[in-house]
Amino acid sequence: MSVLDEIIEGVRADLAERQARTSLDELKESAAKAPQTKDGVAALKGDGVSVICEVKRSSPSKGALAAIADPAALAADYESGGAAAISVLTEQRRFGGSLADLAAVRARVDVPVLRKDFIVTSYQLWEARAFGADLVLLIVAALEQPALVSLVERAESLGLTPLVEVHDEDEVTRAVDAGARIIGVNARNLKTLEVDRGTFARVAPEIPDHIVKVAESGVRGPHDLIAYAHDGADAVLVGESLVTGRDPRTAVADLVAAGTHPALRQGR
Ligand SMILES: O=C(O)c1ccccc1NCC(=O)[C@H](O)[C@H](O)COP(=O)(O)O
Repeated sequence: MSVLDEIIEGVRADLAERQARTSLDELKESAAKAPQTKDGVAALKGDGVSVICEVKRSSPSKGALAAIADPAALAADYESGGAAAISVLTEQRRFGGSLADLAAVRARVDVPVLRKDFIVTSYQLWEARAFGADLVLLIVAALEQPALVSLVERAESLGLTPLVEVHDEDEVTRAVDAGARIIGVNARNLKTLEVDRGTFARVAPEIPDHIVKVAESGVRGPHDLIAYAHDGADAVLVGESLVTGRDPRTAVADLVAAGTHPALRQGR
C-alpha cells in the first residue's frame, strides 16, 4: 500500500467517526451560517508570486516539525508578513491538524484560508465550508476522474475554490478536464515522499495560461521561490521551512519581497 493509500485509509476512518457524530444536515446548517467565502483565484493571481503559508505541525516525511500551540497566532504572523493565503492542514493522524485549527485561523485572518486535507467525499467539502475555508485541496492521485469532477463542481457550488494538486502531465490533463481554475504541482512524490523541485518545471508547461499555477513543497527560502517563478509559478505553497524557522513573519516577508521584486516581474 502506498503512503497516500495509508493516509487515506486513516482519513476515511476518522471521517466515519465525524459522520457518526455530526449529520450532513447539521453540517449544512453550520455552513449556511458561515460568512461568504473569499476569492481564492484573485488572491493568488497578483502582480508577483503570491505566497501561501502553511500551518504544519508534523508530516509523514519528517515526523514532528513544530508544536504550534496557537495556530491562529502563527497565521496572523504569516498574514502580517504578507501571505496571500493560509494553508491549514486538517488531517489529524499524520499532520497533527484539525478542523478546530481551521476555524481558529479563519477567525483571526482576513486572507483566504485553504483546507489542506485528503478530501474524498462531499461531506468534507461541507465541513470545509462550515469551518470557514475558502479553498480546498483536491489531490488528483487520490481520486477517480468522476469523483474529481464531482468534487470540483460541488466545491464551486459551495463557493469554495479547489486547488487541484497534480504530479505529472497526465494528472494536469485530468485537472483541466475537471474544470480546475487553480492547479498545484507538488514537488513531493506522494509514493516515495521525495522532493524533486524540478517537477514544477517539467509539468507546469502543460497547464493552460488562464489557470493559476502553484508550486507546492520544497521552498527553503527566496532562492527556491525565484527558481519556481522563472519556471512560471504564480504562487508558492510553503510549510516546513516556515514552521521550523525562528521568525515566521520575517521569513514570509523575505519570500514576499523576492516574489514582488521588480527584476523578477520583468523577467516573467
Ligand atoms: O509533507 C509531507 O511529508 C507529505 C506527505 C504526504 C502527503 C502530503 C505531504 N505534505 C503536504 C504538502 O503538500 C506540503 O505540506 C506542502 O506542499 C508544503 O510543503 P513543504 O514546504 O515542503 O513543507
